[in-house]
Amino acid sequence: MKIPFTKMHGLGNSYIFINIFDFFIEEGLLADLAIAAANKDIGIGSDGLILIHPTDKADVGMRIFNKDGSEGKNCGNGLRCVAKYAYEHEMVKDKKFTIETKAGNVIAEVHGDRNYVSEVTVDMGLPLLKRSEIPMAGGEPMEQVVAEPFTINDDKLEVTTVSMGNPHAVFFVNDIDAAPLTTLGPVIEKDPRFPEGVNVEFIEKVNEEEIHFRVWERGSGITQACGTGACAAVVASVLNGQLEKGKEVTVHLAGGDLFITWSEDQHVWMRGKAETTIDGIFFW
Ligand SMILES: N[C@@H](CCC[C@H](N)C(=O)O)C(=O)O
Repeated sequence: MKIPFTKMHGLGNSYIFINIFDFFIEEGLLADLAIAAANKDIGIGSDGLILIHPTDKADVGMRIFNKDGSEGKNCGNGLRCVAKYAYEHEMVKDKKFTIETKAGNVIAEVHGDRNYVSEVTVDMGLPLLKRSEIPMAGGEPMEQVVAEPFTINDDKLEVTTVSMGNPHAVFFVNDIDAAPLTTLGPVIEKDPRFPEGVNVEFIEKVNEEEIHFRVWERGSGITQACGTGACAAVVASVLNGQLEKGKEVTVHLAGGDLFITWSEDQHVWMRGKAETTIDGIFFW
């Protein structure tokens, strides 16, 4: 198969984008295609695959597949890239438009012009905070999980959980460079307390307006950035009394900065860059 693709990234969190408005791929091939395209040795190399698809529920639709072929329901960096792609390719009329995800619709606004969109703001909607909505086993299904004792191997941690349409387990650390990303990330991702797996974030508060952030993504491992994870980290920080609601927070990720606000009306706003790196044909 010869598959036209565009490689894009949000702060180094890279995906292979396939515009299926005018290209057909069988549903049963998608997981294998994601694995193959993400492979840096015999494919293109990325953190996963994103389909930009037609929908009657929004202006454009997005589906995201992780590096291991599993499908996620949401992707913050992917949304900014899809918004940039859709506007630059004149798939939408206005600078503000809707994108459908498996977790619901969001509203994106591009900054720039048809030749070059430099930044995108996305209203990521409401965070889901009940244990059953994460989902996380144990405890009271209707209650929030905030600084709950969480023992893993011999480590005694405290977890705060947030769903941005996809599940996040957030842990505060004193030194981001010493965060146990490679050791505990993969173990927590597959811990049975998270029946659908979980994205694992370690964060260090810098001051009232900044946090450091590192992520182990469900289905993809370490990535340079995670948009939904940055949103979850700010929400978790507010829930723990570390940051104030309604204030924009700069989240320092390995690949650059995102600007996140959990506003008083409960919506989470994300602003940040999106870049295109390659247009090509994938021989598969
Ligand atoms: N990189 C993404 C999240 C991608 C999906 C995630 N790994 C999951 O399985 O939920 C982002 O920028 O939000």
